[in-house]
Amino acid sequence: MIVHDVPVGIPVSDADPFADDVLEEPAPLQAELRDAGPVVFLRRYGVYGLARYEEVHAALTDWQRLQSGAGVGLSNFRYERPWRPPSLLLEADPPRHDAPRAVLSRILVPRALRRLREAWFADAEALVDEVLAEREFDAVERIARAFPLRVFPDAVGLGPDGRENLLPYGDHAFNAFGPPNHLVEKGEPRVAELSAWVNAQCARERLAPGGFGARIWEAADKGDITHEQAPLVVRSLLTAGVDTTVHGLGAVLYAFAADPGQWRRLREDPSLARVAFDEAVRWQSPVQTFFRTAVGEVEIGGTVIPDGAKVLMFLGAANRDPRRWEDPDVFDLSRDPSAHVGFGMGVHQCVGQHVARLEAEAVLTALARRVERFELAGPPRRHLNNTLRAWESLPMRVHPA
Ligand code: HEM
Ligand SMILES: O=C(O)c1ccc(-c2ccccn2)cc1
Repeated sequence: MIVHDVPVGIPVSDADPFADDVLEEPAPLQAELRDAGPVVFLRRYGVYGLARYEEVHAALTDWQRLQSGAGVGLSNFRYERPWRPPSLLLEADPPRHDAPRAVLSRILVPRALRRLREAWFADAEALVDEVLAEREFDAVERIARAFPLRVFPDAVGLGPDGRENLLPYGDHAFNAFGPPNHLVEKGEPRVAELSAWVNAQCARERLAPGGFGARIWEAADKGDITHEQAPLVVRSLLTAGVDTTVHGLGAVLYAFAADPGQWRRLREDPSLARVAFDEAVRWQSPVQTFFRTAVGEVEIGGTVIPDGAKVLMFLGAANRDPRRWEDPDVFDLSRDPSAHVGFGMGVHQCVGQHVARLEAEAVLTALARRVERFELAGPPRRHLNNTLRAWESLPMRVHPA
Protein backbone atom coordinates (compact mmCIF):
# COMPACT_ATOMS: atom_id res chain seq x y z
CA MET A 1 0.00 0.00 0.00
CA ILE A 2 1.38 3.42 -0.94
CA VAL A 3 1.52 5.64 2.15
CA HIS A 4 1.39 9.36 1.40
CA ASP A 5 3.47 11.75 3.50
CA VAL A 6 1.11 12.54 6.35
CA PRO A 7 0.55 16.25 7.11
CA VAL A 8 1.19 17.14 10.77
CA GLY A 9 -1.47 18.61 13.00
CA ILE A 10 -4.62 17.27 11.38
CA PRO A 11 -6.54 14.09 12.21
CA VAL A 12 -5.63 11.07 10.05
CA SER A 13 -7.96 8.22 9.08
CA ASP A 14 -6.98 4.90 7.53
CA ALA A 15 -10.60 4.19 6.55
CA ASP A 16 -11.49 3.34 2.97
CA PRO A 17 -14.62 5.39 2.05
CA PHE A 18 -14.93 3.24 -1.11
CA ALA A 19 -14.85 -0.15 0.64
CA ASP A 20 -17.95 -2.28 0.05
CA ASP A 21 -19.02 -2.23 3.72
CA VAL A 22 -18.79 1.58 3.80
CA LEU A 23 -20.69 1.94 0.51
CA GLU A 24 -23.32 -0.42 1.96
CA GLU A 25 -23.71 1.66 5.14
CA PRO A 26 -21.73 4.98 5.13
CA ALA A 27 -23.32 6.56 8.23
CA PRO A 28 -20.80 5.35 10.85
CA LEU A 29 -17.75 6.55 8.91
CA GLN A 30 -19.52 9.82 8.06
CA ALA A 31 -20.14 10.48 11.77
CA GLU A 32 -16.55 9.53 12.62
CA LEU A 33 -15.13 11.91 10.01
CA ARG A 34 -17.46 14.79 10.99
CA ASP A 35 -16.45 14.42 14.63
CA ALA A 36 -12.71 14.01 13.91
CA GLY A 37 -12.47 17.61 12.66
CA PRO A 38 -13.28 20.01 9.80
CA VAL A 39 -10.57 18.38 7.63
CA VAL A 40 -9.39 14.74 7.95
CA PHE A 41 -6.42 13.30 6.02
CA LEU A 42 -7.46 10.02 4.39
CA ARG A 43 -4.09 8.30 4.39
CA ARG A 44 -5.14 5.40 2.16
CA TYR A 45 -5.58 7.71 -0.84
CA GLY A 46 -3.55 10.74 0.29
CA VAL A 47 -6.61 13.02 0.06
CA TYR A 48 -8.21 15.57 2.40
CA GLY A 49 -11.74 14.67 3.50
CA LEU A 50 -14.49 17.21 4.31
CA ALA A 51 -17.53 15.70 6.02
CA ARG A 52 -19.17 18.70 7.77
CA TYR A 53 -21.81 20.83 6.05
CA GLU A 54 -19.89 24.09 6.57
CA GLU A 55 -16.66 22.94 4.91
CA VAL A 56 -18.42 21.01 2.08
CA HIS A 57 -20.54 24.08 1.29
CA ALA A 58 -17.43 26.29 1.38
CA ALA A 59 -15.52 23.93 -0.93
CA LEU A 60 -18.39 23.67 -3.43
CA THR A 61 -18.65 27.45 -3.70
CA ASP A 62 -14.90 28.13 -4.06
CA TRP A 63 -14.20 27.15 -7.67
CA GLN A 64 -11.12 29.41 -7.88
CA ARG A 65 -9.15 27.66 -5.15
CA LEU A 66 -10.74 24.20 -5.47
CA GLN A 67 -10.90 23.44 -9.16
CA SER A 68 -12.84 20.91 -11.23
CA GLY A 69 -10.52 21.14 -14.24
CA ALA A 70 -8.19 18.46 -12.85
CA GLY A 71 -11.18 16.10 -12.58
CA VAL A 72 -13.79 15.62 -9.86
CA GLY A 73 -12.65 12.08 -9.14
CA LEU A 74 -9.61 10.66 -7.36
CA SER A 75 -7.69 10.68 -10.66
CA ASN A 76 -5.73 13.93 -11.07
CA PHE A 77 -5.85 15.11 -14.70
CA ARG A 78 -2.65 17.11 -14.07
CA TYR A 79 -0.76 13.82 -14.03
CA GLU A 80 -3.15 11.17 -15.35
CA ARG A 81 -5.03 10.72 -18.62
CA PRO A 82 -8.84 10.84 -18.13
CA TRP A 83 -10.65 7.61 -19.16
CA ARG A 84 -12.72 9.71 -21.59
CA PRO A 85 -12.51 13.27 -22.97
CA PRO A 86 -13.31 15.54 -19.98
CA SER A 87 -16.78 17.01 -19.61
CA LEU A 88 -17.01 20.64 -20.77
CA LEU A 89 -19.14 21.40 -17.72
CA LEU A 90 -18.26 19.07 -14.87
CA GLU A 91 -14.52 18.95 -15.49
CA ALA A 92 -14.04 22.55 -16.59
CA ASP A 93 -13.53 25.74 -14.58
CA PRO A 94 -14.72 29.23 -15.50
CA PRO A 95 -14.25 30.79 -18.02
CA ARG A 96 -14.14 27.61 -20.19
CA HIS A 97 -17.08 26.27 -18.16
CA ASP A 98 -19.29 29.31 -18.77
CA ALA A 99 -20.58 28.95 -22.35
CA PRO A 100 -21.46 25.21 -22.21
CA ARG A 101 -23.13 25.83 -18.83
CA ALA A 102 -25.16 28.76 -20.15
CA VAL A 103 -26.38 26.63 -23.09
CA LEU A 104 -27.61 23.79 -20.85
CA SER A 105 -29.06 26.21 -18.29
CA ARG A 106 -31.27 27.80 -20.93
CA ILE A 107 -32.43 24.43 -22.27
CA LEU A 108 -33.14 22.86 -18.85
CA VAL A 109 -34.63 25.85 -17.02
CA PRO A 110 -38.13 25.19 -15.49
CA ARG A 111 -39.90 27.38 -18.10
CA ALA A 112 -38.37 25.24 -20.90
CA LEU A 113 -39.62 22.10 -19.15
CA ARG A 114 -43.24 23.30 -18.96
CA ARG A 115 -43.99 21.69 -22.32
CA LEU A 116 -42.87 18.33 -20.89
CA ARG A 117 -44.88 18.57 -17.67
CA GLU A 118 -48.22 17.46 -19.09
CA ALA A 119 -46.72 14.55 -21.07
CA TRP A 120 -44.59 13.32 -18.14
CA PHE A 121 -47.54 13.48 -15.73
CA ALA A 122 -49.63 11.42 -18.17
CA ASP A 123 -46.76 8.94 -18.65
CA ALA A 124 -46.42 8.58 -14.87
CA GLU A 125 -50.16 7.89 -14.48
CA ALA A 126 -50.02 5.26 -17.24
CA LEU A 127 -46.94 3.61 -15.72
CA VAL A 128 -48.41 3.57 -12.20
CA ASP A 129 -51.68 2.09 -13.52
CA GLU A 130 -49.69 -0.70 -15.21
CA VAL A 131 -47.60 -1.40 -12.10
CA LEU A 132 -50.52 -1.38 -9.67
CA ALA A 133 -52.12 -4.25 -11.58
CA GLU A 134 -50.09 -6.33 -9.10
CA ARG A 135 -50.08 -5.77 -5.35
CA GLU A 136 -46.39 -6.62 -5.00
CA PHE A 137 -43.53 -5.59 -7.28
CA ASP A 138 -39.93 -4.41 -7.31
CA ALA A 139 -40.19 -0.60 -7.20
CA VAL A 140 -36.65 -0.16 -8.59
CA GLU A 141 -37.31 -2.25 -11.69
CA ARG A 142 -40.91 -1.14 -12.29
CA ILE A 143 -40.83 2.56 -11.28
CA ALA A 144 -37.42 4.05 -10.33
CA ARG A 145 -35.68 2.62 -13.40
CA ALA A 146 -38.66 2.39 -15.77
CA PHE A 147 -39.90 5.97 -15.57
CA PRO A 148 -36.64 7.87 -16.32
CA LEU A 149 -35.86 5.45 -19.17
CA ARG A 150 -39.38 5.98 -20.51
CA VAL A 151 -39.28 9.80 -20.56
CA PHE A 152 -35.69 11.11 -20.54
CA PRO A 153 -34.18 9.56 -23.71
CA ASP A 154 -37.22 10.83 -25.65
CA ALA A 155 -36.76 14.32 -24.13
CA VAL A 156 -33.11 14.30 -25.25
CA GLY A 157 -34.22 13.10 -28.69
CA LEU A 158 -32.54 9.68 -28.74
CA GLY A 159 -33.60 7.02 -31.20
CA PRO A 160 -35.47 3.96 -29.88
CA ASP A 161 -32.57 1.44 -29.98
CA GLY A 162 -29.90 0.73 -27.40
CA ARG A 163 -31.31 2.74 -24.50
CA GLU A 164 -30.38 -0.14 -22.20
CA ASN A 165 -26.78 1.06 -22.62
CA LEU A 166 -27.44 4.28 -20.70
CA LEU A 167 -27.55 2.77 -17.19
CA PRO A 168 -24.33 0.71 -17.35
CA TYR A 169 -22.52 3.62 -19.03
CA GLY A 170 -23.54 6.04 -16.28
CA ASP A 171 -22.86 3.45 -13.59
CA HIS A 172 -19.30 3.09 -14.85
CA ALA A 173 -18.83 6.87 -15.17
CA PHE A 174 -19.83 7.33 -11.53
CA ASN A 175 -17.68 4.40 -10.39
CA ALA A 176 -14.74 5.96 -12.25
CA PHE A 177 -14.75 9.01 -9.93
CA GLY A 178 -13.60 6.65 -7.18
CA PRO A 179 -10.40 4.59 -6.86
CA PRO A 180 -9.61 1.81 -9.38
CA ASN A 181 -11.31 -0.86 -7.21
CA HIS A 182 -13.40 -3.92 -8.11
CA LEU A 183 -16.41 -1.72 -8.96
CA VAL A 184 -14.40 0.05 -11.67
CA GLU A 185 -12.85 -3.22 -12.87
CA LYS A 186 -16.37 -4.66 -13.19
CA GLY A 187 -17.26 -1.99 -15.75
CA GLU A 188 -14.01 -2.04 -17.74
CA PRO A 189 -14.89 -4.84 -20.24
CA ARG A 190 -17.84 -2.89 -21.69
CA VAL A 191 -16.37 0.65 -21.59
CA ALA A 192 -15.31 0.75 -25.24
CA GLU A 193 -18.64 -0.61 -26.52
CA LEU A 194 -20.78 1.57 -24.25
CA SER A 195 -18.71 4.70 -24.94
CA ALA A 196 -18.95 4.12 -28.68
CA TRP A 197 -22.73 3.82 -28.44
CA VAL A 198 -23.13 6.93 -26.24
CA ASN A 199 -20.77 9.00 -28.38
CA ALA A 200 -22.68 7.96 -31.53
CA GLN A 201 -25.98 9.20 -30.02
CA CYS A 202 -24.50 12.70 -29.65
CA ALA A 203 -24.18 13.23 -33.41
CA ARG A 204 -26.59 15.80 -34.79
CA GLU A 205 -28.24 13.41 -37.25
CA ARG A 206 -29.12 10.99 -34.41
CA LEU A 207 -31.11 13.55 -32.42
CA ALA A 208 -34.83 14.15 -32.98
CA PRO A 209 -35.87 17.76 -33.71
CA GLY A 210 -37.11 19.71 -30.68
CA GLY A 211 -35.29 17.53 -28.13
CA PHE A 212 -32.64 18.75 -25.66
CA GLY A 213 -29.92 17.35 -27.95
CA ALA A 214 -31.12 19.15 -31.08
CA ARG A 215 -31.41 22.36 -29.02
CA ILE A 216 -27.73 22.03 -28.04
CA TRP A 217 -26.77 21.77 -31.73
CA GLU A 218 -28.95 24.82 -32.50
CA ALA A 219 -27.03 26.72 -29.81
CA ALA A 220 -23.87 25.88 -31.77
CA ASP A 221 -25.50 27.23 -34.95
CA LYS A 222 -26.08 30.49 -33.05
CA GLY A 223 -22.43 30.51 -31.95
CA ASP A 224 -23.17 30.11 -28.22
CA ILE A 225 -20.79 27.09 -28.28
CA THR A 226 -18.79 25.57 -31.14
CA HIS A 227 -19.97 22.64 -33.27
CA GLU A 228 -17.01 20.65 -31.87
CA GLN A 229 -18.34 21.21 -28.34
CA ALA A 230 -21.98 20.30 -29.12
CA PRO A 231 -21.66 16.47 -28.99
CA LEU A 232 -19.79 16.63 -25.66
CA VAL A 233 -22.56 18.80 -24.17
CA VAL A 234 -25.11 16.20 -25.34
CA ARG A 235 -22.90 13.53 -23.76
CA SER A 236 -23.22 15.36 -20.43
CA LEU A 237 -26.98 14.77 -20.46
CA LEU A 238 -26.54 11.07 -21.25
CA THR A 239 -23.89 10.60 -18.55
CA ALA A 240 -25.40 12.62 -15.70
CA GLY A 241 -29.12 12.51 -16.43
CA VAL A 242 -30.15 8.86 -16.07
CA ASP A 243 -28.56 6.90 -13.21
CA THR A 244 -28.87 9.93 -10.92
CA THR A 245 -32.64 10.24 -11.39
CA VAL A 246 -33.12 6.46 -11.20
CA HIS A 247 -31.45 6.45 -7.79
CA GLY A 248 -33.12 9.70 -6.74
CA LEU A 249 -36.51 8.08 -7.38
CA GLY A 250 -35.36 4.93 -5.57
CA ALA A 251 -34.41 7.09 -2.61
CA VAL A 252 -37.77 8.85 -2.36
CA LEU A 253 -39.76 5.62 -2.77
CA TYR A 254 -37.64 3.98 -0.07
CA ALA A 255 -38.16 6.98 2.22
CA PHE A 256 -41.95 6.75 1.98
CA ALA A 257 -42.01 2.97 2.32
CA ALA A 258 -39.86 3.29 5.44
CA ASP A 259 -42.11 5.98 6.92
CA PRO A 260 -45.83 5.54 6.10
CA GLY A 261 -46.64 8.58 8.25
CA GLN A 262 -44.91 10.83 5.71
CA TRP A 263 -46.87 9.14 2.89
CA ARG A 264 -50.11 10.09 4.67
CA ARG A 265 -48.87 13.70 4.79
CA LEU A 266 -48.17 13.65 1.06
CA ARG A 267 -51.63 12.24 0.27
CA GLU A 268 -53.23 14.96 2.37
CA ASP A 269 -51.20 17.58 0.53
CA PRO A 270 -49.89 16.41 -2.89
CA SER A 271 -48.16 19.78 -3.36
CA LEU A 272 -45.56 18.40 -0.93
CA ALA A 273 -44.25 16.17 -3.75
CA ARG A 274 -41.46 18.60 -4.70
CA VAL A 275 -40.21 19.21 -1.17
CA ALA A 276 -40.46 15.45 -0.55
CA PHE A 277 -38.02 14.79 -3.37
CA ASP A 278 -35.51 17.35 -2.09
CA GLU A 279 -35.86 15.98 1.44
CA ALA A 280 -35.18 12.47 0.05
CA VAL A 281 -32.15 13.79 -1.86
CA ARG A 282 -30.89 15.34 1.41
CA TRP A 283 -31.66 12.24 3.49
CA GLN A 284 -30.22 9.64 1.09
CA SER A 285 -27.87 11.78 -1.08
CA PRO A 286 -27.99 9.70 -4.29
CA VAL A 287 -24.64 11.36 -5.08
CA GLN A 288 -22.51 10.70 -2.02
CA THR A 289 -19.04 12.00 -2.76
CA PHE A 290 -16.78 13.59 -5.33
CA PHE A 291 -13.59 15.61 -5.41
CA ARG A 292 -11.94 18.94 -6.09
CA THR A 293 -8.23 19.74 -6.61
CA ALA A 294 -6.40 22.43 -4.63
CA VAL A 295 -5.03 25.33 -6.73
CA GLY A 296 -2.07 26.60 -4.76
CA GLU A 297 -2.13 26.20 -0.97
CA VAL A 298 -5.74 26.30 0.23
CA GLU A 299 -6.65 26.95 3.86
CA ILE A 300 -9.79 25.13 5.04
CA GLY A 301 -10.92 24.71 8.64
CA GLY A 302 -7.54 25.86 9.92
CA THR A 303 -5.68 23.34 7.75
CA VAL A 304 -3.40 24.26 4.83
CA ILE A 305 -4.02 21.88 1.91
CA PRO A 306 -1.08 21.70 -0.51
CA ASP A 307 -1.29 22.65 -4.19
CA GLY A 308 -2.50 19.77 -6.37
CA ALA A 309 -3.97 17.80 -3.45
CA LYS A 310 -7.35 16.13 -3.93
CA VAL A 311 -10.18 17.17 -1.59
CA LEU A 312 -12.95 14.59 -1.07
CA MET A 313 -16.35 16.15 -0.28
CA PHE A 314 -18.78 13.89 1.58
CA LEU A 315 -22.13 15.32 0.46
CA GLY A 316 -24.01 12.53 2.22
CA ALA A 317 -22.26 13.38 5.49
CA ALA A 318 -22.88 17.13 5.07
CA ASN A 319 -26.59 16.48 4.42
CA ARG A 320 -26.79 14.70 7.78
CA ASP A 321 -24.55 17.01 9.80
CA PRO A 322 -26.25 17.70 13.17
CA ARG A 323 -24.32 21.04 13.22
CA ARG A 324 -26.62 22.11 10.34
CA TRP A 325 -29.76 19.95 10.51
CA GLU A 326 -32.14 19.14 13.36
CA ASP A 327 -32.77 15.36 13.61
CA PRO A 328 -30.72 14.91 10.40
CA ASP A 329 -31.33 11.16 10.18
CA VAL A 330 -35.11 11.63 9.98
CA PHE A 331 -36.97 11.95 6.65
CA ASP A 332 -39.27 14.83 7.56
CA LEU A 333 -41.57 16.67 5.13
CA SER A 334 -42.06 19.52 7.57
CA ARG A 335 -38.45 20.68 7.29
CA ASP A 336 -37.09 23.06 4.65
CA PRO A 337 -34.43 20.96 2.85
CA SER A 338 -33.60 23.64 0.28
CA ALA A 339 -30.04 24.27 1.53
CA HIS A 340 -29.03 20.61 1.05
CA VAL A 341 -25.90 19.96 -1.01
CA GLY A 342 -27.32 16.86 -2.75
CA PHE A 343 -27.32 18.76 -6.06
CA GLY A 344 -24.02 20.47 -5.23
CA MET A 345 -23.76 24.24 -4.82
CA GLY A 346 -22.22 27.16 -6.68
CA VAL A 347 -21.21 27.39 -10.34
CA HIS A 348 -21.38 23.61 -10.89
CA GLN A 349 -24.67 23.09 -9.02
CA CYS A 350 -26.72 20.49 -10.87
CA VAL A 351 -27.99 21.98 -14.11
CA GLY A 352 -30.45 19.07 -14.44
CA GLN A 353 -32.06 19.42 -11.02
CA HIS A 354 -35.30 20.78 -12.45
CA VAL A 355 -35.55 17.77 -14.78
CA ALA A 356 -35.02 15.47 -11.80
CA ARG A 357 -37.63 17.31 -9.73
CA LEU A 358 -40.17 17.16 -12.56
CA GLU A 359 -39.66 13.40 -12.98
CA ALA A 360 -40.10 12.85 -9.25
CA GLU A 361 -43.14 15.14 -9.02
CA ALA A 362 -44.83 13.26 -11.87
CA VAL A 363 -44.25 9.86 -10.25
CA LEU A 364 -45.17 10.92 -6.71
CA THR A 365 -48.33 12.70 -7.87
CA ALA A 366 -49.50 9.63 -9.79
CA LEU A 367 -48.76 7.35 -6.81
CA ALA A 368 -50.33 9.69 -4.23
CA ARG A 369 -53.64 9.51 -6.10
CA ARG A 370 -53.68 5.71 -6.35
CA VAL A 371 -51.87 4.30 -3.36
CA GLU A 372 -53.35 4.59 0.12
CA ARG A 373 -50.28 3.01 1.71
CA PHE A 374 -47.23 1.05 0.65
CA GLU A 375 -44.60 -0.81 2.61
CA LEU A 376 -41.49 -2.91 1.99
CA ALA A 377 -42.45 -6.49 1.10
CA GLY A 378 -38.94 -7.75 1.85
CA PRO A 379 -35.38 -6.56 2.52
CA PRO A 380 -34.17 -4.01 -0.08
CA ARG A 381 -30.85 -4.78 -1.74
CA ARG A 382 -28.13 -2.17 -2.29
CA HIS A 383 -26.50 -1.49 -5.67
CA LEU A 384 -22.88 -0.57 -4.80
CA ASN A 385 -21.21 2.29 -6.66
CA ASN A 386 -18.20 4.43 -5.73
CA THR A 387 -20.22 7.65 -6.01
CA LEU A 388 -23.94 6.78 -6.13
CA ARG A 389 -26.13 5.61 -3.26
CA ALA A 390 -28.51 3.23 -4.96
CA TRP A 391 -30.93 0.34 -4.54
CA GLU A 392 -30.66 -2.79 -6.68
CA SER A 393 -34.13 -3.84 -5.64
CA LEU A 394 -36.99 -2.46 -3.48
CA PRO A 395 -39.63 -5.17 -2.93
CA MET A 396 -42.88 -3.21 -2.42
CA ARG A 397 -46.41 -4.11 -1.36
CA VAL A 398 -49.16 -1.56 -2.10
CA HIS A 399 -52.66 -0.96 -0.76
CA PRO A 400 -54.65 0.89 -3.44
CA ALA A 401 -56.59 3.98 -2.45
C1 HEM B 1 -31.46 13.12 -8.37
C2 HEM B 1 -30.87 13.46 -9.53
C3 HEM B 1 -29.55 14.21 -9.59
C4 HEM B 1 -28.59 14.44 -8.63
C5 HEM B 1 -28.59 13.99 -7.16
C6 HEM B 1 -27.54 15.23 -9.26
C7 HEM B 1 -26.40 15.69 -8.59
C8 HEM B 1 -25.48 16.56 -9.14
C9 HEM B 1 -24.37 17.15 -8.41
C10 HEM B 1 -24.05 16.92 -6.93
C11 HEM B 1 -23.68 17.92 -9.29
C12 HEM B 1 -22.46 18.80 -8.98
C13 HEM B 1 -21.18 18.18 -9.46
C14 HEM B 1 -20.00 19.08 -9.09
O1 HEM B 1 -20.19 20.06 -8.33
O2 HEM B 1 -18.88 18.78 -9.53
C15 HEM B 1 -24.35 17.81 -10.57
C16 HEM B 1 -23.89 18.42 -11.72
C17 HEM B 1 -24.45 18.18 -12.97
N1 HEM B 1 -25.63 17.50 -13.23
FE1 HEM B 1 -26.81 16.60 -11.89
N2 HEM B 1 -27.85 15.46 -10.57
C18 HEM B 1 -29.06 14.86 -10.82
C19 HEM B 1 -29.75 14.85 -12.02
C20 HEM B 1 -29.28 15.38 -13.20
C21 HEM B 1 -30.00 15.37 -14.46
C22 HEM B 1 -31.41 14.79 -14.66
C23 HEM B 1 -29.18 15.95 -15.39
C24 HEM B 1 -29.40 16.23 -16.86
C25 HEM B 1 -30.62 16.46 -17.37
C26 HEM B 1 -27.95 16.33 -14.69
C27 HEM B 1 -26.87 16.95 -15.29
C28 HEM B 1 -25.79 17.50 -14.61
C29 HEM B 1 -24.69 18.19 -15.25
C30 HEM B 1 -24.52 18.42 -16.76
C31 HEM B 1 -23.85 18.63 -14.22
C32 HEM B 1 -22.55 19.44 -14.35
C33 HEM B 1 -22.93 20.89 -14.08
C34 HEM B 1 -21.71 21.82 -14.12
O3 HEM B 1 -20.59 21.31 -13.87
O4 HEM B 1 -21.90 23.02 -14.38
N3 HEM B 1 -28.04 15.98 -13.36
N4 HEM B 1 -25.44 16.99 -10.45
O1 LIG C 1 -20.98 16.38 -17.87
C1 LIG C 1 -20.93 15.17 -17.52
O2 LIG C 1 -20.57 14.21 -18.27
C2 LIG C 1 -21.26 14.88 -16.10
C3 LIG C 1 -21.87 15.90 -15.33
C4 LIG C 1 -22.12 15.67 -13.97
C5 LIG C 1 -21.72 14.47 -13.39
C6 LIG C 1 -21.84 14.33 -11.94
C7 LIG C 1 -20.68 14.08 -11.18
C8 LIG C 1 -20.80 14.01 -9.81
C9 LIG C 1 -22.03 14.22 -9.23
C10 LIG C 1 -23.14 14.45 -10.05
N1 LIG C 1 -23.03 14.54 -11.38
C11 LIG C 1 -21.14 13.45 -14.15
C12 LIG C 1 -20.90 13.65 -15.51
